[in-house]
Amino acid sequence: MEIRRTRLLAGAVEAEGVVVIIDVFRAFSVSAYAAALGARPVLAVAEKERGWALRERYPDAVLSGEAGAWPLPGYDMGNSPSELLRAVAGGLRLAGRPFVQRTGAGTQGVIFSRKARRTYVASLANAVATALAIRRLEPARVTLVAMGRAAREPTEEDELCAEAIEAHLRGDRWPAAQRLGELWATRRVQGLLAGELPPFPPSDVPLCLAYNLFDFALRARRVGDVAVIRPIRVPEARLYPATVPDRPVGPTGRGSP
Ligand SMILES: O=C(O)[C@H](CS(=O)(=O)O)OP(=O)(O)O
Repeated sequence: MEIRRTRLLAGAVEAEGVVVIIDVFRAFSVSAYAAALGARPVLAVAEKERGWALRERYPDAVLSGEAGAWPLPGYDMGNSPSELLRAVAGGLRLAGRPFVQRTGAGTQGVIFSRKARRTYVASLANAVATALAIRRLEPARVTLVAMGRAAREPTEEDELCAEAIEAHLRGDRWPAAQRLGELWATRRVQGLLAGELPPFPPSDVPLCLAYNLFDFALRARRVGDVAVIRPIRVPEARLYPATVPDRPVGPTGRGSP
């Protein structure tokens, strides 16, 4: 199996073979939580207007998305797993409802990776399941695309997720706790925990950095300008450790010591 690592929008456009589009903060973490909560299908679009049109067609659709990290007008929520979980705790029912996503990085990658033979979307929450699902296929070529910030600037978390998936594709041991601890200490993650990007609540950080939380891969099939994303169960993922950040977000938004 040949494994290539690329990044950003150009990397998605050129990606070939089995392609994994990676966005940890926050698009495909949100997809994974939505799928785990029963949303069917998850639909990814590149333009906010396409989301509005999907709601016309599917009035029970739930719309989640951002531009420049800010929630989109006319959408039900931002691109935020904590906002999603809060809404569900408050009575929002997701089971059997389409969940439409539009973001500046992840959903762009899945829509524009048109050379892909087969596409998955991934975050740390389902990195192990994604790798194990692909290993079953014994593909000749896999391309891992780290979408980064706004699909224009590489980010540590997406590169780390690609590293984890590559290790599991090769059958190597991946030191999850150590590598996630190093990620937690980066300027990027500490800045997000400190609330430096206002539309990005610090409570999203631990939800996005929970590793191997879900035992399903998310396969995406493009139908015109919409990607239809559905979970594929990979029970073997449960054989690998799950790692949840052990430094909870405190009242100041900073991780406690
Ligand atoms: O809003 C998001 O989830 C991210 C925030 S950041 O730009 O990565 O800091 O936006 P994205 O669409 O992943 O660029």
